[in-house]
Amino acid sequence: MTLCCARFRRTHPEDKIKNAKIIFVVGGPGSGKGTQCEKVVEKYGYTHLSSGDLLRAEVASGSERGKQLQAIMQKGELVPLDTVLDMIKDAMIAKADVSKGFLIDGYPREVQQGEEFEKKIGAPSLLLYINAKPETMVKRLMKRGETSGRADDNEETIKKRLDLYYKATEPVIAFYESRGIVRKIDSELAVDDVFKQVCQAIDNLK
Ligand SMILES: Nc1ccn([C@@H]2O[C@H](COP(=O)(O)OP(=O)(O)OP(=O)(O)O)[C@@H](O)[C@H]2O)c(=O)n1
Ligand SMILES: Nc1nc2c(ncn2[C@@H]2O[C@H](COP(=O)(O)OP(=O)(O)O)[C@@H](O)[C@H]2O)c(=O)[nH]1
Ligand SMILES: [Mg+2]
Repeated sequence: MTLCCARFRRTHPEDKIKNAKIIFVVGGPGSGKGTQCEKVVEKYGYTHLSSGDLLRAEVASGSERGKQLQAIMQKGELVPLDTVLDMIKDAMIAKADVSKGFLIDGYPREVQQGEEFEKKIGAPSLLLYINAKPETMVKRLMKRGETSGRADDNEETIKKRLDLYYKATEPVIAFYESRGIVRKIDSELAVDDVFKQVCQAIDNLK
């Protein structure tokens, strides 16, 4: 009896993020997701979780898992769904007490990732679709590659990342469009003009 009651009373770490406000930030490589997320953090106090950054942190730790991830990322392929999702979930739980909401940057990369996220964590209230032309994205990434030190900011991997984006990630946008939560952001403009559109989308949430 006591055992049973104790079990009932136990709270799960997941409970902390059950009602969290979630914004998915989706767009091609180099479209400006990270740049816009930083500005949202500053203005709105949201927590920015870049799935790519979480993966790169694991690589930098030198762990066995990191080594496997590095090989996948260098080829511009997708890391297994469960790995990324667990990382995002843990990071959300760690910030749950202080966060006003979460910007999930670079995830979902494919429709199934979105479905799993919703099963394990919750539903997004907005999807920011950061849209730039492929030529623009390539140009920005080549420029970023001069200083980023990222193993995947090179011509060959950039091409693979773009291909995969159009094939696997764009269907994510169509999937959420049918729910009416997609706001398309023109990311061809100057950073501050892109941000104005982002602010409009977020302000309309409340
Ligand atoms: N949900 C995710 C996020 C990232 N990756 C892996 O990590 C790499 C880098 O991801 P990310 O940093 O999001 O790169 P980009 O999409 O290029 O965007 P950004 O320029 O914002 O870093 C991807 O190519 C992929 O191998 C992944 O598999 N699954
Ligand atoms: N001109 C212009 N450059 C941008 C804009 N947003 C990002 N960039 C540049 O494009 C590169 C990629 O941006 P980043 O935020 O890392 O994109 P992400 O790959 O989508 O996260 C960076 O070097 C930025 O300086 C923008 O709105 N306008
Ligand atoms: Mg980024």
